[in-house]
Amino acid sequence: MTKATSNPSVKNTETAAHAQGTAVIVIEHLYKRFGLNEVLKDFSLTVYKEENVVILGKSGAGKSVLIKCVIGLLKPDKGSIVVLGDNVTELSDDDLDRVRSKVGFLFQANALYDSMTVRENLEFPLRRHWINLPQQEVNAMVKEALENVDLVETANMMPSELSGGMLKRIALARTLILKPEVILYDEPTTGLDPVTAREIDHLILKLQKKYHTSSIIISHDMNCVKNLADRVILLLEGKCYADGTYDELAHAADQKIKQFFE
Ligand SMILES: Nc1ncnc2c1ncn2[C@@H]1O[C@H](COP(=O)(O)OP(=O)(O)OP(=O)(O)O)[C@@H](O)[C@H]1O
Repeated sequence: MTKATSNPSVKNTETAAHAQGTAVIVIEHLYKRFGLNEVLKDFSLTVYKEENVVILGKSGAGKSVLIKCVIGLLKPDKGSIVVLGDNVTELSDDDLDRVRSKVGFLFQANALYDSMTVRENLEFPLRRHWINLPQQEVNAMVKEALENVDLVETANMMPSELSGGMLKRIALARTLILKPEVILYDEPTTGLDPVTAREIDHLILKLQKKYHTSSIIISHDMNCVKNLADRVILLLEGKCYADGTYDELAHAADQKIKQFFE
C-alpha cells in the first residue's frame, strides 16, 4: 500500500504492490469550481483493481463533487478522469451510459423508488441497461441479488416497510445487480446505528471479495473507514493532502491529518 508521505501535501508515488496492479480509475490534475468557489484544485488519484479507497475530508471539501465528476454527473473544468480505460470527461452521453453500467453508485439516501416493490426496484437497472433481457434471467438476477444481502423474503415488500439497515442492503443489492467493476459509495453507513453500520461494512467487504470490485468510498464514520479502507485519501484545500493506510494516517504527526483521527 502507498505510504503517507513525510510531506503529506505531496501525493505519494506508487509502491511496488501498486505498480503491479491494474489501475481502474486514474484521476489527473482535476480542477472544478463553482463561480469563485474553487472546490478541486489539481486533485490526482489512482485507484487499483480490488482496492477500497476512502476519501476523508471536512464538510464541503468536495468529496461528493469528486465522485460526481467520476460518474460524469459533473464536468470538471480541467483534468482527466479515466474509468476502466475511458476518459469520462470526453465521452458522449451514450458512451457515458456504457461506462455507468460498469460503475455502481450507492447514494447516501439509497435512491430507491418508494412506489415500487423491492423486486421492481431491483429490476429497474436491468431493464434500463439490458432492454432485451429475458424474464427468466431477470428473475434469476433478482434472486441472486437478494440472496447476496440475505433479504430474499422482502421481494414483494415496499421500501416503506423496511428498516434503515434493510433499505441500505437493498440499495447495495441494486447497485450490484449490474455486476459493476467499480462502486462509488457516498457515506454508506450514515444514519445507521453502530451495530447495523458494522453489518453493512461486513456486507460490503463480503460482496467486494465475491465480485472483485474496486471502490471509492466517502465516509465520516471512522469505524467504517477503518474496516473498509485499503487506503485513505485526505481531500483538503482541493488536493490530495495525504495518502496512506488507515494506520499510517492515524499515526501521522501532521495536525491537519491528526484532527480526523481524534
Ligand atoms: N451544483 C453545485 N453548484 C454550486 N456549488 C456546488 C454544487 N455542488 C457542490 N457545490 C459546492 O461545492 C463544495 C463541495 O461540495 P461537496 O458536496 O462535494 O462537499 P462534501 O465534501 O461532499 O461535503 P459533505 O461531507 O458535507 O457532504 C461546497 O462548497 C458546495 O456548496
